[in-house]
Formats: sequence, structure tokens, C-alpha cells
Amino acid sequence: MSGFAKEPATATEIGTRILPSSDRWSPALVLPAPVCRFENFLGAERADALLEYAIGRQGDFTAGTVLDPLTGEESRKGRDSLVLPVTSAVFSRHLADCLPLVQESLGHRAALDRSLTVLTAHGDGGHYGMHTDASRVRDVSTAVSAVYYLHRRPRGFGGGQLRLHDTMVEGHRARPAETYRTIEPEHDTIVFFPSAAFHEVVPSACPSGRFADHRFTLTTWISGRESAPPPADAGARIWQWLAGAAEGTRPLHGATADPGGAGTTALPPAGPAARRVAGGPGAG
Ligand SMILES: O=C(O)CCC(=O)C(=O)O
Ligand SMILES: [Fe+2]
Repeated sequence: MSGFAKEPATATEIGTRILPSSDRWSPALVLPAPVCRFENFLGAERADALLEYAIGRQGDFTAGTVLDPLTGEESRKGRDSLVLPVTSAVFSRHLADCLPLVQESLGHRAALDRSLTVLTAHGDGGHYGMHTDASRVRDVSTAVSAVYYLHRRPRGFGGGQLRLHDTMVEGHRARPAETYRTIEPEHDTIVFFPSAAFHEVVPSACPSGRFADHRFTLTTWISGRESAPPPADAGARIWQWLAGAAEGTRPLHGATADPGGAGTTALPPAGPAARRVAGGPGAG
């Protein structure tokens, strides 16, 4: 026997003795940061070659730093990562080809034309406390962060998840929420999210201590020259809220990093293959 659930015919009012009325509601809106992820981003062969390259350059990595937003000074507070600046025409080309689809899925409009890439390694106790990537980009309201993950299989480390925090909007003020989405650093996957979104890397454990067993990334900050056009829909509004919440995380003066300077390279325009993907089957 099956049947449909049947509600009582009349609804009962919950009295104001239980639920008093109020004109002082203070609703807090909690929004997830827009994010998208690709699996098998470079493909097994290229991913393994890149991993071996990273491992082979062990001696060239240096301790990653953070910029103090108040003083603009570089420090290692809250961060234990190894970094090595790199460029790759092939990687940039592939990023550029994916960008139309990424921008579509993140509700992102502004033109992006520069990128800055570093290889990173997290070992035993490696971590990166809560931050935005404001100090790495020209205009944080439009910049996109891309983190590509690499590791040996079986994985030689534990932990090291990326936490992408939600944004809490109260009235006209936005701030990072305590809730977050967890991203596993899976080999040959890449994640894209707004550079203004608060995020952190939780501590990794690497029992062998071997460099080859570290958690590797190729992290790229993709910048635009111009500010975002005014949002036409709710999907784009989150970018403004994120930029508001990230205010104050960019060093005001004395910053040692110059994201528009020597480190950044021009991002090539997307190729025709990208337009086919973004346009769906039959497009192009
Ligand atoms: O390694 C990750 O998952 C994120 C790295 C990061 O946030 C950064 O380098 O700014
Ligand atoms: Fe970051």
C-alpha cells in the first residue's frame, strides 16, 4: 500500500506569546564565494612532468611571506609555505582558454589580461592563515585566483585542505563568515575563486618529511586593468560584497610587492577552442 501524506485541513497560527512580533530584525545574509573546479586539468602526463619539475627544484624554493596590511611589511606570520616564482607559456595559454567558461560560471565580467604565478610546497606543518589575495593583484574587485594542485600518488601528506570562507552581509557591510567550503588538494585539479574571498590552507602533515611528498601547487593570480562594470544581476553583486569585505587587507603603503611590475606576465587571449567549450555543443 502506498499513499500520499495528508496534512490537516486547517493550519494553526503560532501565537505571539510563542513568537512575539518585532520591528528589530537584523537578518544576516550568508553567501558562498563563487568557485569552480576542473579535474584532469593538464592530463596525467603533463601533471606528472610538472610534479617532477617542482620536486627537482627543491633547492630553489624560499619561505613564502605575507604582507602586513597596516605596515606593508613582509613577514612569515601565519604562513609556512615554500614558494618559487615561475612562468609557463603553455600553462598561461591553458588558463586563458578556460577563462571564458570560468568567468561565466563565477558570474564574472571584467576583462582579465595579466597573471602572476608561483609554485608552492607545503610540508609537515605547512599552512597559510586566513587571508585574501589583495596584495597579489592590481584590482581585487575583479581579480581571480587559480590554484592548481599536484602531489605524488599515493599522497604523501594529510590535511592541507583549502577553506574558502562564506561572506556575511549585514546591512551594507560585508565581512568573512566563519562557515566555509572545503576544497581537497587533489592531483591535477584546479580551483578558481575571487581573489577578494577570504581563504586559508589548513595545516598539512608530511610524516616522511621528504620534499617529494609535499603538497604542491601552481598558484596564479589573474588581474584586470579596469574596475568591474556595475553588476547587472544578483550573481555579480557578490563580487562587490567580497571587495568590500576585503577592504583593509591590501597594504596601504610601503608594499614591497608590485603586482603590476616585473613578476606579472601578459595573459594570452583565449583561443578558439575555449569559445567552443564555453558556447556548448554545436557552438563556434
Ligand atoms: O594552496 C592553496 O590551496 C591556496 C594558496 C593561497 O591561498 C595563496 O597562495 O595565496
Ligand atoms: Fe591565497
